Amino acid sequence: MRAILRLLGFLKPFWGWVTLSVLLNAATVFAGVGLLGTSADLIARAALQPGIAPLQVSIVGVRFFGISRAVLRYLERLVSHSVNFRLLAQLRVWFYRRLEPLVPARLQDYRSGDVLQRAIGDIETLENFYVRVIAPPLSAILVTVGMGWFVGLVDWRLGMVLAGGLLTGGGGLSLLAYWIGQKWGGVYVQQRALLNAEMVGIIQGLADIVAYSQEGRIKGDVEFSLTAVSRIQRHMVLGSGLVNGLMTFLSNFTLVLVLWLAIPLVNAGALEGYRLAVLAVLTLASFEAVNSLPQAAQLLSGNLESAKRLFEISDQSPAVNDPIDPQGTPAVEYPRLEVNKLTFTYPELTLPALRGIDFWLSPGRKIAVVGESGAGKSTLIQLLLRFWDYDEGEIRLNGVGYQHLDSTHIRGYFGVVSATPYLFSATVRQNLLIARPDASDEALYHAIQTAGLTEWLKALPDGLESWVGEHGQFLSGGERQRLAVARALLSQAPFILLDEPTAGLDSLNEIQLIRTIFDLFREQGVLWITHRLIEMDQMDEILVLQNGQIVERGNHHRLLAAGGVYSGLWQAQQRVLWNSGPQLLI
Ligand SMILES: Nc1ncnc2c1ncn2[C@@H]1O[C@H](COP(=O)(O)OP(=O)(O)OP(=O)(O)O)[C@@H](O)[C@H]1O
Repeated sequence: MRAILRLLGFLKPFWGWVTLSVLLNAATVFAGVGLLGTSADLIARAALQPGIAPLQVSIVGVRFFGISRAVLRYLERLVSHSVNFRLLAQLRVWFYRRLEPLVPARLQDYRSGDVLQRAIGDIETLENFYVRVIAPPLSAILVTVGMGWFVGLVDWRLGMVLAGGLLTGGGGLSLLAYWIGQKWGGVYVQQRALLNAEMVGIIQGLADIVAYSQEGRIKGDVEFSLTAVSRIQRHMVLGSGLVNGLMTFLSNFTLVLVLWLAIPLVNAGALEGYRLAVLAVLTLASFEAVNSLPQAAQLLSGNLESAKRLFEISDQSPAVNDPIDPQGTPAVEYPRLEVNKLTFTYPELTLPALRGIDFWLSPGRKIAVVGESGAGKSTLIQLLLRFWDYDEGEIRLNGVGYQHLDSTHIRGYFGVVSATPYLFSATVRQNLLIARPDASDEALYHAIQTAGLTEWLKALPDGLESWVGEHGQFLSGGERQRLAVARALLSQAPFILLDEPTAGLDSLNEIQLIRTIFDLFREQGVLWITHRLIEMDQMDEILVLQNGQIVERGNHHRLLAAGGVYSGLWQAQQRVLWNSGPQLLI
């Protein structure tokens, strides 16, 4: 019930249009009833050959209702669909707005195919709710009351029978259909979402599936899920078939009852004989108002399940709440990032991922963060980008604590190059513009040139308009990283966060890229997360992380001389490089 009320809340700006659509729908049914009624009247009376004059009213009626029904139906569809599409657009924007602050912290437990299904499929499912569940029942009430009253003018019992038939069809059968739908509608939405998530995962991992010859097993899994979906669909179709059959039976049964009550009236001379045909046709035509209600009721559980799935995500509170009245950072010549005693524990974990971290960064300063896997290096970047809120300590930008700043404002201070930069399935230009949407062509070419991609761009068929493929698959690993560097350059951010930007590159490419990066970002403050200890003598400070804590810090030479953890890591790496080929030693 809460879900229904919340869904109705989205209709608020459209109530006027919804009312118009209800009235138009009822008027269309009335026009249909009028058309069939006057036609029956015309045919039945014409059979008695009364001459043309007495038939004039019916002839005009047929023309009037025939034309008005078509016009009204057109207007009704126009209004209801326009409300519906505007509503769905509003829902999509609302859902996207709710989704955005939840990335990445709150969405990490969801499969991407599932989120996709919610954003697209579940919202589309709600189309049924607004088109079929809201307006038609209200029109049906108007038609039931109107036709009950009109037929009741002949004899009140006839009115009661017709209204009773319409009520049983629209109300009783809808309840039955809802009961059937309740059993299968929600399960159907869930199963369809599972199938979707599975399919997205399979498509993303298709190359590995083929490489490991797992096509047969995957096909079996998909067939299994598809069978589950079609089994549910079969149950739903059987249910709607049953309800449709009952509706036809009910309309005919109502007709029999009407005739059973009306025939004695004809015999008694209280009703002219030809009016029997009119009554019969009016009865059947009135059912148009309720025919579609059970189907809508059957789909209602699915609609509610879809709504619940949307609300489940939209109701989550973001991992970071921006202040209601955010401050700005003071404009200074040299921006400064300060991290003091920073401590953070991931939800549901007991041990902190970071403990008591201290450092500062300003333009021109370079810091490397090294340490074994799981030490907390990437977590530090996530906190700097305000993806999570920290538990203790403070991060300050130009002296203002993160808790006083808006996340978007904070992120404007950082350019990021990660180990696996995400390239959109779009053109080179679109992939670059994400860092600065208003960048001129000149700025784009400059960024490409400084990132060392000029020759690569020249070789592309359409230059900046060339498509980079899904996840940038038309680019080599090095080209992808350089494109990410070009993005960071375009962002013009004062601080650059490098999260293993050379992962996956061979040693020579790695060292080349790192040198390019340091050269390009010599005026920015750089925080570099790395496993590989290369170019360490260029660093102003090296932080050695272990179990979320800084266990050593200093420059390369001091740390080597200290003979501690860093020195151990360095010696181990030198041995590996020596064994791989002395020319790789740095
Ligand atoms: N989103 C998350 N939710 C829960 N725990 C996480 C999450 N991300 C990381 N962790 C945990 O936090 C700790 C630090 O992880 P982090 O990714 O920061 O390490 P790292 O030093 O960057 O490792 P690597 O070098 O392998 O990337 C690990 O124990 C990890 O399992």
